[in-house]
Amino acid sequence: MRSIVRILGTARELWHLYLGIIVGAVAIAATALLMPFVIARATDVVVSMVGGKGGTVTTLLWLAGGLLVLSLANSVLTNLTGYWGDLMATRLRAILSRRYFRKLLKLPQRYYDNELTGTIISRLNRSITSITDFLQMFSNNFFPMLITVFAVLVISLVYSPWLALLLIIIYPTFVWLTALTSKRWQVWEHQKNEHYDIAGGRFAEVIGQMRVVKSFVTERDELKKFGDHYNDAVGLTGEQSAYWHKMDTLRRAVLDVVFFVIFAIIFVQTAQGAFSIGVMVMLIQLVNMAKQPVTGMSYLVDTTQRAIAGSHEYFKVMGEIDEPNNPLELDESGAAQPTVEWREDDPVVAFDDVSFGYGDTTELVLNDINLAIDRGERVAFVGESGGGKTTLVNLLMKLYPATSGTVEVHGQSVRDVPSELLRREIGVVFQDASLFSGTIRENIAYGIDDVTDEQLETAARRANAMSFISRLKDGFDTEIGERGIKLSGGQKQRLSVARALLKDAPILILDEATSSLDTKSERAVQAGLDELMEGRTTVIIAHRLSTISTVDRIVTLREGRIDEIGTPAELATTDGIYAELLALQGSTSRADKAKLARYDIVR
Ligand SMILES: Nc1ncnc2c1ncn2[C@@H]1O[C@H](COP(=O)(O)OP(=O)(O)OP(=O)(O)O)[C@@H](O)[C@H]1O
Repeated sequence: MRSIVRILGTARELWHLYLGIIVGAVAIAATALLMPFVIARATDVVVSMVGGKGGTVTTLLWLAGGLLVLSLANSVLTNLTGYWGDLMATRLRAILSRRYFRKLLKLPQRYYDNELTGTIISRLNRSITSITDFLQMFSNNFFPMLITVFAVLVISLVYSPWLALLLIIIYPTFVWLTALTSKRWQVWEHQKNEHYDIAGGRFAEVIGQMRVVKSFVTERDELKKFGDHYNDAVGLTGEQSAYWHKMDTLRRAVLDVVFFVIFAIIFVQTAQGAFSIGVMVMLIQLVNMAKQPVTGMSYLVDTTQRAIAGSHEYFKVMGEIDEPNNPLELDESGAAQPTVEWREDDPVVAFDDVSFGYGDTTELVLNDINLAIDRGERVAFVGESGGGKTTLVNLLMKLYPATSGTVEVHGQSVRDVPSELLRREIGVVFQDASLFSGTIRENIAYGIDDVTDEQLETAARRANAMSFISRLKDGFDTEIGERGIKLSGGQKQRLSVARALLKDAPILILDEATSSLDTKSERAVQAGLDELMEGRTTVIIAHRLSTISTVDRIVTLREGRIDEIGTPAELATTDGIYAELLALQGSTSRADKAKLARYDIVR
């Protein structure tokens, strides 16, 4: 429950809504509680008139009119408070969702290695929906009811201490009994959520890679696995619900016995002359009003438990450690925009005794890497698949911190440079193009404000993309679908080259697209890349011998260590990896082709 209070506390800007809801709930309770008093009075007048002891029809009509006014006021207040409740829930949803997204944007890359996209999304939806559902329900229904219960207790204390005592005992006992049941309930709920998360994670992956699913004809398998998780959740719900309802039946039976005693007291005391008929009618109504929340308690507890579980999940993500110096964190802290003094005379990129492993306990992927890259140099990393080429680039972009040693850019350790400034210096063309849904314009101008049509066209032309963009009916405003699915591999690559051109960063990282491109597309992309590399320091994760042969230096990696560094001409004669690859390039033997494939090299 503390976590829900914590959530309310974190959304302090909604205080006027909280206040409105509290005042509204008190007013709703007051109008509802006044009604039994009016009915009691009317009953006494009717009894008196029937017994010939006075009273008038006018009085009764006035009392009926009073009931009408109270009822109308109650309706208006209920709806007004309900409106505030809805507003509060949606605004809270907006606040929490934005914060969650903001947090995800601040988390280090490492966090995403262990999470599935779909799982993150399903957790976001579940945790925030459960919290806002609870608060909406709480403010719209139970908050007014809880106030009513409290008032009923006070009123019944005035009329009969025994009654009040019984009512006072009921609530904590009922809540305690419910809480006892809830522990086991939570365990089941947690297990169910795990199934939903796994299914949700897989769901998003499958939808995102539908072509793979179709080509391997795994629709049945995927559907079965997905269905199995939901079936398991149904099975768990069966046990969970059966247990819950069994216990609820027992709780309610206890409750019924207590209410039997309460009603018996009211009836007998009235018969003994302690109360008038009117007061008896009033007490019966008040007790019924007090009974309502108890019978609705299982729904309240159910929603509350979900909200508690949801808020735990929420705060678990919120408690993760941020990427240091993330741009959003810097904005939040109100710190001055960071600056850095690049040392122009130092190598553009330097790895100084760098070793790295992805986990604290896992094997090192890179060992003792020493390498300096000068301004304007083109350096190709070559090595076996899984040899650590991408990892080197990850360290350069500070997506992961080096386990030991220093990675430097323009003479500054990346550890000390705010990631925003570092990454502004680096343009990346990813192997898989990595575009977003939206238009071609939005994709080329991604991350850059106020791009003119002229700049856009220049970038597209230099990336060799203008030829196909100009043929499209909507040109730059063509929608390219999720991750650019409506474009060919070569077209996507050229857009990603144009995007990097527009970013105009001095350091370029090129993860070459390989066999996904046909010769014609490859040539078109290569022309764009050549344009992009012009005048920039370029690190290439090389997959083509043609590229490797034109760079200034080749760095070969073997088992996480640098094997050789040299110009293509030097390494062609050293019997190292590059020489081996050169020797293999003309071969048609299957074994040689397999060797090339091991290095992810196409000719
Ligand atoms: N996020 C990660 N978490 C854990 N291990 C990882 C992660 N990324 C890569 N690895 C491991 O690190 C090693 C090096 O991977 P890396 O991606 O750097 O290789 P690569 O040389 O770029 O390979 P390829 O040419 O096939 O892309 C591999 O053994 C891989 O399994």
